[in-house]
Amino acid sequence: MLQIRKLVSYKYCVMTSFRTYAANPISEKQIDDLRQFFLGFPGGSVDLKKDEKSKIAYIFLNNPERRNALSGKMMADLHDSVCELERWTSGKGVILHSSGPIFCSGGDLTTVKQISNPQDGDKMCEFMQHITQRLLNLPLVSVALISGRALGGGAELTTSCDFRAMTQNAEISFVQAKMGVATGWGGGTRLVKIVGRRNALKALLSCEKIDAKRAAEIGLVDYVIEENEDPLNGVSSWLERLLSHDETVVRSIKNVVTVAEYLPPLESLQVERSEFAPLWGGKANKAALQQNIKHK
Ligand SMILES: CC[C@@H](C(=O)O)C(=O)SCCNC(=O)CCNC(=O)[C@H](O)C(C)(C)COP(=O)(O)OP(=O)(O)OC[C@H]1O[C@@H](n2cnc3c(N)ncnc32)[C@H](O)[C@@H]1OP(=O)(O)O
Repeated sequence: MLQIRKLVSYKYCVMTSFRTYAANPISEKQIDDLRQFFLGFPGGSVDLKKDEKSKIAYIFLNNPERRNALSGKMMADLHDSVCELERWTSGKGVILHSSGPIFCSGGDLTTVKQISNPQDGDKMCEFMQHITQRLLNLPLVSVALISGRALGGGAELTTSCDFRAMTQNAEISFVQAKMGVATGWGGGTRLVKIVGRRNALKALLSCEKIDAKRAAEIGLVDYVIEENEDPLNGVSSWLERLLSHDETVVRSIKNVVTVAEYLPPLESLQVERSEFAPLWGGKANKAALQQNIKHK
C-alpha cells in the first residue's frame, strides 16, 4: 500500500513539474510578468467552454474583424484557458477551433507592429512557446479543427495539439519566411516531429498552402471533415469515439505518451509504472474483467 502511495505521489510530482518544465523552465513570476505585458495589447478573446457530459472542452479563437488573428490579450486568454484545463481533473479532450473562412491569420498585426524589436520578439516567443507546449502537454487529448486558412502563427498553433482535423477548404501556410522571420511559437520544432525534417523544411521555405490532400500525404492531418458534415459536430464525434474509455485511462495514456517524448527511457518507464499501478484493479479494469470481453 505504501509503495502504491509513493508511486501516486511520484506521478503527481513528476507530472506537475514536468508540464511546466517541458514547456520551458520559467518561473511563475516570469509567466505572470509576460501575461501582464501582453494583456496591454487589446482585441478579441479566447473563450473556454467545458462540457462535463462528454468531458470535452472547447477553446474558441474569437477575433472575426481581424480574421481571428491572435492579439496580445488573446495570448494571455489562451494562457488562462490552458491553466484552467490543467485543473480540470475529470476532462478527457479539448478542441481548438474558430469560425469563419480563416481559422487564424496569425499574430495580430496591430500587436505585432507595436512589439517589432528583438527584445519584445523574444518575450512573445517565450510566452507563446510556454503556452503552446503546456497546451500540448495537457493530460487531455487535443485536436485543432482547421476550418479555413491557418497562416503564420495560426499555422504554428495547429501544431500545439495532438491531432489536426481539416475541412475540405482548409489550408495551412507557414508564411513566416515571407514575413522576414522564422517560426517563433514552437511551431518549427513541433512540425519536424509531426512531418519529419524534409517535409518541415519544404513547408517552411516554400510557404506553400497545404490543403487537406497534401496534409494527408505528409501526415499533418488526422481527420478530414466530409463535404456535408458539420465541422464541429464531426470532429467532436470523432474525438468522442477515440476517447470512449474511462477518463483515468485516457489521461494516463496521454501522460505516458507525453513523457516518452521528452524524458530519457528509464525515467519515462518509471512514470509509466506510476500511471499503471493505480489503474490495475481499479474501477475501469474491474468492470472490464467482469464482462469476460472477447477482442474479436
Ligand atoms: C506573430 C507571429 C507571426 C509569424 O510568425 O509569422 C505572424 O503570424 S504575423 C501575421 C501573419 N499573417 C498575416 O500577415 C496575414 C495577413 N492578412 C492576409 O493575408 C489576409 O488578410 C487574409 C488573412 C488572407 C484574409 O483575407 P480576406 O479574407 O480577403 O480578408 P481581408 O484581407 O479583407 O482582411 C479582413 C480584415 O482583417 C484584417 N486582418 C487580417 N489578418 C490580420 C492579422 N493577422 N492581424 C491584424 N489584422 C488582420 C485585415 O487587415 C482586414 O482589416 P480591415 O482592412 O480593417 O478590413
